[in-house]
Amino acid sequence: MKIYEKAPAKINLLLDVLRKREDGFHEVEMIMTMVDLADRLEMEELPRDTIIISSQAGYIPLDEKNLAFQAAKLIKDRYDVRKGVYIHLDKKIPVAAGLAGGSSDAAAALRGLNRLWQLNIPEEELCRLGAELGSDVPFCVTGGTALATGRGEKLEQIENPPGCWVVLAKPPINVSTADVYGKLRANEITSHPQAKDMLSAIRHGDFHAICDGLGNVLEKVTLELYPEVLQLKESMQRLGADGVLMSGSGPTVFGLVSKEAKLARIYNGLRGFCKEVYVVRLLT
Ligand SMILES: C[C@](O)(CO)[C@H](O)COP(=O)(O)OP(=O)(O)OC[C@H]1O[C@@H](n2ccc(N)nc2=O)[C@H](O)[C@@H]1O
Ligand SMILES: Nc1ncnc2c1ncn2[C@@H]1O[C@H](COP(=O)(O)OP(=O)(O)OP(=O)(O)O)[C@@H](O)[C@H]1O
Repeated sequence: MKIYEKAPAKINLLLDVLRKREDGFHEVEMIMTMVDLADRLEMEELPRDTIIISSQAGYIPLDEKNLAFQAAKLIKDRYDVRKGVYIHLDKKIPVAAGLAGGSSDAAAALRGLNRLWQLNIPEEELCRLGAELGSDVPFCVTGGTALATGRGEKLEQIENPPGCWVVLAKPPINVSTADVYGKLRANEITSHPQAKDMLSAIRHGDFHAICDGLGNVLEKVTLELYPEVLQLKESMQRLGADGVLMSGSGPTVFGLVSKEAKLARIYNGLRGFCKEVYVVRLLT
C-alpha cells in the first residue's frame, strides 16, 4: 500500500523572544500559519526492517540526518514496529529558508506512518514525538494557525487569518537557525511585537491590522548579517505588498497582499534580482 501526505511550509506572522533558557533554547511567543507551498511525501511499506529515503532534490541529506528519516526511526522504535518504509520526498519548499521544510516533512512522516501502520496514535502524542525532533515539528503536525510558546512546542490553536496572497522571496543564502539564536542578545531586545494585538487582529479578521502587527525579533540578527535580506524587505514594501516580514530565522521574506491585481508588479519586480520567488495563498 502507498500513502501520500502533504507537508506545507509555515510562516511566522509574529516571533518574539522572551528570554534565553538554562537549556540553551529561547522562550518564544510565535503566531504561525501555513501556506500552500508544500512538499509531498509518498510512503510505502517495505517487508524488510529498514528506512529508505529518496528525493528529486539533490541538496538534502538522504540518510539519518534527514528529518523524515528521524521521524520514521522514532515512531518505529517507540511503537516497536518491525516493518520498514520507503519514503520519497518531492521537495518544493526551499531548504534552510525559515519555512520549516524539514520540520514539515518530519511531521508529515509522523502523520503518514501513523496511518500506514494503523497505530492510532492521538495527535497530541504525535506532537510530543515531534517535539523530540525539533521545536517547529509539533506545529507542523497540527497545521492551521497557532500561538506557540515554550520553545515553540506548546500550541494553542486559533482561527485562521482571512485569506490573502503571500509572496515568498528567498535570497541565495542559507541561514542556520542555531547561529541566529546564538547571536541574539535576548536581554537587549528593546521593541517586542505584541502577540495580543495580532491575536485580536486575527480574531476580528482585520487584514490591515494583521499587516500592521507583523514582527520578528530575529530580523535584527539576520538583517545585520545579511543586508540583502533588508534590501529584499524594502523592495517588497516599495512594490506594494501590504505587510512584509522575514519568516523564522530567515532568509525568506514574505509579503501579504490582499489584491490580486498587485501581484504581477511585485513578482516581476522581485524576479529582477531574486531567482526564488513564489506566489501562494494562506492555507485557510
Ligand atoms: C526560527 C523558528 O523556525 C521559528 O518558527 C523556530 O524557532 C526554530 O525551530 P527549529 O528549526 O525546529 O529549531 P530546533 O531544530 O528545535 O533548534 C535549532 C536550534 O535553534 C535554537 N533554538 C531553537 C528554538 C528555540 N525556541 N530556541 C533556540 O534557541 C537552538 O540553538 C537549537 O539548537
Ligand atoms: N527533509 C528535509 N528537508 C529539508 N532539509 C532537511 C531535511 N532533513 C534534514 N534537513 C536539513 O535541515 C536543515 C534545515 O533545513 P530546513 O529546510 O528544515 O530549514 P528551515 O526552513 O530554516 O527550518 P526552520 O524554519 O524550522 O528553522 C538543512 O541543513 C537540511 O540539510
